[in-house]
Amino acid sequence: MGEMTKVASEALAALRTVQAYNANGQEEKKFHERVTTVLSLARKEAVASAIFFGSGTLVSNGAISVGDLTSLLLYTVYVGSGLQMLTSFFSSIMRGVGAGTRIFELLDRNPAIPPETGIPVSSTRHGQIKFEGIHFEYPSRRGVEILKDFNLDIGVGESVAIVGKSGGGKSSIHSLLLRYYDPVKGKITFDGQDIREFSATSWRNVIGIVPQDPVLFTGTIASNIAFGNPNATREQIEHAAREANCEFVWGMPKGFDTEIGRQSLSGGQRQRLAIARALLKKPAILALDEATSSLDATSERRVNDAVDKILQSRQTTVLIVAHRLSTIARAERIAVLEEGRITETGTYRHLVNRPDSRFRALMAAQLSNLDVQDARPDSPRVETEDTTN
Ligand SMILES: Nc1ncnc2c1ncn2[C@@H]1O[C@H](COP(=O)(O)OP(=O)(O)OP(=O)(O)O)[C@@H](O)[C@H]1O
Repeated sequence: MGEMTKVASEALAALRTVQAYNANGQEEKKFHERVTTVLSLARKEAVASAIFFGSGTLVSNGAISVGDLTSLLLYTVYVGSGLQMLTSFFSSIMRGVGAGTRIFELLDRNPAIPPETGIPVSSTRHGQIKFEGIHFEYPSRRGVEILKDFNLDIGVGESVAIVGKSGGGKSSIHSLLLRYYDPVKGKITFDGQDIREFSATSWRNVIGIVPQDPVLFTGTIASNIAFGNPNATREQIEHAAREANCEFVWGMPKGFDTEIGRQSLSGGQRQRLAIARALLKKPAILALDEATSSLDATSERRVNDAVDKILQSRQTTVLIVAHRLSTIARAERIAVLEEGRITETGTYRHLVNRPDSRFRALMAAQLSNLDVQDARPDSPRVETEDTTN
């Protein structure tokens, strides 16, 4: 029961990751296996109790004797405890029915964005991404506009870092790109086509995500990297891990077969594992949400180097939600998000050297520790900067 609940709660808690990797089938299979185990155990228990309590009838024939009387008394106790079990069994059923009702309600809900409706898009297709006049508010918070006339173009293989105040709507841009939500007004196009025309499942296959706080599932490191990609070979998994600077895996006693839980790696290691997971998909687009919590300097450098490799290859279009100057400086272009729209774009050098830039105002805390003239993407002093928000 514990195992079964664990699988269910992990999959539900990490629903976005499961959706992004189109791994619903994989999780259903895991859950089904656990349910089958519980069912077969319960059946064994029922058969064992039936034999135990039912065998008494075989010896209860003949005249009444002291022995029979003892038996009768014993049976009375058995029947009594049997009835008692029945009542607890009944209350278990009622508890199950109550919990089941809520689960069935959840299962009966129709997704606002049907996963399979629309035309399939090839996961190898490349193209420009365009956010055009996007207005967005969350369905649960109508009337609060998060994005107001948001426009942004990202070229094939380009890397853009979105910077802005905490709560300004940066992660919401990723949510829209992944079609967890649709904009209220405006559209997002990929290669000239509105992404709403694509089936959400095939569209999400085009995108690799590295969320702010990556989710791990109980299982081996290899199975975590291969999440949503169950047919990946060990060689492909190791290649992705190498690309993502996951060298720590080789240092573990059981390497890729090491069993891990949800929180058993450090923040930086989790991020790199999530990068490996995303890279294994060989996505045309990478949506990277940088962790707000600070990593230790070494870990941060390893994460940044992994990101760098992806940016340098220019094979992947990268949209980074960035907080750290060290990451921001690596992107080809920076877009400043304020009041729900882009107020400024440019290269790091361009924005940092303009004394009145919005970027400078926004990053003042981090920039004050830096000699602006020395602010090169590869400057070691940039590497160890902290977060602003
Ligand atoms: N699922 C949701 N439902 C309702 N409101 C939400 C939801 N997710 C985020 N918000 C709200 O939308 C606003 C923008 O959030 P978002 O996470 O996009 O900001 P952010 O710029 O990425 O912040 P941070 O830098 O702290 O990660 C916030 O006010 C937040 O409270």
